[in-house]
Amino acid sequence: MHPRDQTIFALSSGRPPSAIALVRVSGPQAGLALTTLAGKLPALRQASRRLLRDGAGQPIDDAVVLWFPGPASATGEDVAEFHVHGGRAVLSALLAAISNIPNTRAAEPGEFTRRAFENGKLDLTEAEGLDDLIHADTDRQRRQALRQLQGLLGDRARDWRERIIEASALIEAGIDFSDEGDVPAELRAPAVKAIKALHDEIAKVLAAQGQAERLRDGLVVAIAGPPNVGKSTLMNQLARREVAIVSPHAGTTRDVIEVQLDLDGYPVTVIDTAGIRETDDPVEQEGVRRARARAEDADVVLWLTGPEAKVEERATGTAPVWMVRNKIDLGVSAVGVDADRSFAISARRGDGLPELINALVEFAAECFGTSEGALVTRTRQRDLLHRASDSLRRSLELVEEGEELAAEELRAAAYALGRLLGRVDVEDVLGAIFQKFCIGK
Ligand SMILES: Nc1nc2c(ncn2[C@@H]2O[C@H](COP(=O)(O)OP(=O)(O)OP(=O)(O)O)[C@@H](O)[C@H]2O)c(=O)[nH]1
Ligand SMILES: [K+]
Ligand SMILES: [Mg+2]
Repeated sequence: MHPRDQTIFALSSGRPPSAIALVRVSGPQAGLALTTLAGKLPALRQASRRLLRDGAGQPIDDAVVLWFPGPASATGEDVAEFHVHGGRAVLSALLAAISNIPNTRAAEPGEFTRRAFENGKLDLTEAEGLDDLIHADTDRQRRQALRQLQGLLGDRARDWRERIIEASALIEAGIDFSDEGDVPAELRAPAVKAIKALHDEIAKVLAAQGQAERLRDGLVVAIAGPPNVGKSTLMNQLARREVAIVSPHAGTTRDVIEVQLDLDGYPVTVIDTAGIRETDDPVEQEGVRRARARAEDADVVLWLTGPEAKVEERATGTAPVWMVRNKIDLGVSAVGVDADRSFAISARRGDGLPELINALVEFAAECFGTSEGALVTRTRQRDLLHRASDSLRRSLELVEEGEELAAEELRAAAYALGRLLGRVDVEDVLGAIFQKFCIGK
């Protein structure tokens, strides 16, 4: 039997133990799973309370079960849901009882969603939105993922694809006429107009994209500087917990330490690094190498110094560098913002931290922009839209030279959008996308 025809099951809720756990079963044997364990099928799409029993008639748990026959189900197949108490022993007894039913097996990661996709329940952009929604950590990420899941990009792409096919029909009609030596401009003109409009619409969506992709990935803030200036102390303050070891000994931090923060809805990764200095200790040298590498990749570097520092050595790389003088509690320096993107703080006492955090929130807002309107959230989506838009532009250039060439480019544009939606030639992307999903999704 093909794996696709097997019935799959998985724990779809979080890790046990939990108050309630949800086990889903999808495929032709889902109904049999219900009748075997719960006695008989419950009413359609209605929660019913049942005592579940294994094959030997031994009780498993007092459960709530649901029955969604396909195609009106999440996957498009027959689906059974078992809501049980989320204990490890309950779950292993339940999963064992389901796996004893012939032609059932544990689901692969993302396999429920993949079946939903294959049954036309969602397109690939929506599946990507679903994955993002499950992994969203902040409110802004959640809202963006939800828009993707609701098919905002998918709907646009479907509309574009249909209009490209219409325009290409006009052009192809021109090809047939041209055999008779008479290329009707009245066919070509509306096609050219339609292609121009399509090209402009896609360009507009692409222009708003970069920020949404970043919102998905988050902003990286690197804390760097010489040893012992208080980098780890600042890290702990921003994280509001003791993530990094602080000590008066220079060279305390060796590895790069990361924390994920939610700064006013923006996802931010703060990294604490080894103090940068010349050293003979090979372990510390490696720490310094990693510190420099991470600072170069960051979106912004907080270059920490002692209270009396001169602005001399600092991180290299393309990221903006903010100068942060620390330990002002030791000196007479004023608190707060010195000059533009230059701060004076006491990481130990907390002076000047609100100003620094506000500046980071503003910076994040600038980086992410108003990504509320952005539809493109992944490189895959952006690349395919670029391909479609390039082909449209080339078809406009070629239409005067010959309809065949223009029609070929239109086909390429429609093909790129088909890939975006997951309608054509997608085995390679499908594997890559769905295997990143959680099991049970
Ligand atoms: N007075 C004062 N001391 C501070 C402040 N911030 C950090 N310190 C102290 O400075 C010392 C070094 O702090 P760390 O946070 O370990 O410094 P670091 O830059 O991470 O050091 P390395 O990881 O070794 O490079 C510790 O004794 C801290 O308590 C501050 O704002 N004021
Ligand atoms: K230290
Ligand atoms: Mg440190």
